[in-house]
Amino acid sequence: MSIAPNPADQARTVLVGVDLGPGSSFDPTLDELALLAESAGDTPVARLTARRKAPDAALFVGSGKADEIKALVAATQAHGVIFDQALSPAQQRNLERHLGVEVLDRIGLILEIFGARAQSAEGKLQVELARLRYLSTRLVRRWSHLERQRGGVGHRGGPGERQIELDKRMIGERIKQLKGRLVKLKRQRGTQRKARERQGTFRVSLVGYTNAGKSTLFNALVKARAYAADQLFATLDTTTRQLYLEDVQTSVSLSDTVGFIRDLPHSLVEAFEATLQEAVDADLLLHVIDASSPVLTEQMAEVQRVLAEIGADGIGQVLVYNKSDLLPADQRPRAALDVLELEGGVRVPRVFLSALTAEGLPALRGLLAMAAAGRLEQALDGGELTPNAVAASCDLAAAPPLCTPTLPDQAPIATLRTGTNDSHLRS
Ligand SMILES: Nc1nc2c(ncn2[C@@H]2O[C@H](COP(=O)(O)OP(=O)(O)OP(=O)(O)O)[C@@H](O)[C@H]2O)c(=O)[nH]1
Ligand SMILES: [Mg+2]
Repeated sequence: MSIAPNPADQARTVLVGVDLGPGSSFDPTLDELALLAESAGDTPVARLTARRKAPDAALFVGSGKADEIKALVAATQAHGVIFDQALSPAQQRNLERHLGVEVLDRIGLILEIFGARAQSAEGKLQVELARLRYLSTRLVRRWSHLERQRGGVGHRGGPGERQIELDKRMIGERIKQLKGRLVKLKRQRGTQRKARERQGTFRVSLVGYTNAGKSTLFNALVKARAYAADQLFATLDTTTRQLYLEDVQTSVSLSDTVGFIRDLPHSLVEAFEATLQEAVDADLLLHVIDASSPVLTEQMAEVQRVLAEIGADGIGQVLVYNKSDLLPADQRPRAALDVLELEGGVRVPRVFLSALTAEGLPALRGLLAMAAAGRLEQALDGGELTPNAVAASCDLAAAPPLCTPTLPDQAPIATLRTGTNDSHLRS
């Protein structure tokens, strides 16, 4: 699936990031913003970073910088400018006036991607709720941003768009309506989940930063064909399949779900409550990490933050270092499995694999079999999975910044055994 199937429709965009000093998140490379823009069907044509102590009330950047952006827009014949930081509605309007092209911020961009990707009825409702929440906190904005249909004349919006002013009360009413419908869907989902619970199925959820490879791993494990692509937020809806584990002759349910990203506003996370419920109700989380990412520590921290926000931080995790095939030979772990020992004696199993080449998958299946049989905790405590003393200052349960996992030099190969104890991993 592609949001902008016709390359001619693709908008040329200038990316702007502003370093607001310590405490604010700033990506000097703007790589993630570029990926987001590409995922929305845009073509980033230039990147520009600036530094300020505080955002300018009117233009976010200084007027000199704004002129610089304007010149860049003209030189690159860009159709729009995307800011990595959140803009106030006034800043956005002023910038649009000053630059003469459409201006979007990171959250607006994420909402566009969500809007284009949502497939299920529930997904669509959640996206609309997220958009309305975003709007209501930003006072009243143009209704066109909600109603916008892609594929019209020009890139975003165009003659087809309706210019209807909505006041906060109307947005509030629509939010109430959407919430009601979501509650109904949630109840249905809850009934399905309860049925699974009654069957005693062990529930495993894939969680992780967007683009970490969750869907690819899901497909590799259950031989499904969930949509996987080099795009951010390729997956928006939850898919659940049964995964049969020969070792223990039992099936576990495996769910693939939406990925996380830094600076996701609370309202957005909340809007996706129904989708994320699958993770909250899981017996075990497979935290999929892009081992090849230069910012994997920050990404892991972000995932832990969102998990805490949705109340899933008490669930046992397996850290799955995916895309191991992309690591240079000298950085590749020598074994597919080891144990990370955290402060306070908590042990977390780690699996190094490649969902693409299937390398390391048997180790993960072995771990899952162990977990489904209720023997994982015991194995961790009993030292059956040989711990590798790394990152002593790492506290998985704490708020970020947390783990600085170093890839082990000599990860011991653990012997995986399976048992029949049925105590669950959840503490
Ligand atoms: N080299 C390599 N690429 C991988 C691996 N696993 C996934 N990828 C690629 O990474 C990209 C993202 O994969 P997805 O499976 O869509 O990632 P995701 O975590 O489901 O992403 P979202 O649904 O967008 O959150 C795709 O281009 C995959 O082909 C791997 O083990 N090795
Ligand atoms: Mg996915």
